[in-house]
Amino acid sequence: SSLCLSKEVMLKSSPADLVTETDQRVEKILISAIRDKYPQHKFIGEESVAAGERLELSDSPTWIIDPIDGTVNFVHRFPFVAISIAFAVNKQTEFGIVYSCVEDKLYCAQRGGGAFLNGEPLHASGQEDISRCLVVTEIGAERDDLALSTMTSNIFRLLKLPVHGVRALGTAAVDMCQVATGGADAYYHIGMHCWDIAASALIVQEAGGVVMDTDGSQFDMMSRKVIAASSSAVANRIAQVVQAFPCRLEGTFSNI
Ligand SMILES: O=P([O-])([O-])O[C@@H]1[C@@H](O)[C@H](O)[C@@H](O)[C@H](O)[C@@H]1O
Ligand SMILES: [Mg+2]
Ligand SMILES: [Mg+2]
Repeated sequence: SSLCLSKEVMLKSSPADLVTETDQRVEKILISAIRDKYPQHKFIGEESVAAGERLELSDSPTWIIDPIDGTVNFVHRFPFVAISIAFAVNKQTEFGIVYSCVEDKLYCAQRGGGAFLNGEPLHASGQEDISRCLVVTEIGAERDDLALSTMTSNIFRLLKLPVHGVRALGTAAVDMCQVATGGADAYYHIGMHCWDIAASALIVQEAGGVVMDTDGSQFDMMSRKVIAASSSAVANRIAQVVQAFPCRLEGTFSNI
């Protein structure tokens, strides 16, 4: 459910977790168009889940959709907003698309087929030295003390390594795509959802990057914790430094 701030902007899980009629309308258009063509497929849409639909990643062909990634940016006209669409079968993403609307940049990847930006091949930087890395993360929508102190101390510890810098665009999907372009060397996030990063995780992997959980285990799009990096060395170094805070786990799994 969401609290109405105005006709256009409503609140979800916190005073910083916004949704607009545009988020909801874009998601309905996307799901309706895809469902017309593939009626047997399943959908995980950010705003459908917010409206009460079960969040269930099964083995069925599933479209994972964030209709506007960066809604706070959208509301403030901060020019980084994206649509993220991933397609998964047997819980494995087969292709992903992130369209950064204001920049008119289309990031895409198909498993085993490489990653592209507006048709040009993408390659991660391959950087292995953490002290030469530009790191991207997100502030997130959490506003409880534990989440905020953990998130800010993670940034503090990284800056003290040191790394060259820390950036946050306000859209997880576009943040993570910067690792695929080589414009950033790592991205990490605690608290994001599967729809934020399912597409961009594949884009990073197909660009030669590494994606894993912040605890160093295998990447799981439902775990709400992720590191995407230029190399295993950088990913593992970040896993040593960042700490997670408790996040309500995503929905349920089933092998339907
Ligand atoms: O809600 P939304 O704009 O689709 O997605 C947003 C993410 O892209 C961002 O990384 C995160 O910091 C925000 O809290 C929010 O989750
Ligand atoms: Mg999002
Ligand atoms: Mg969204």
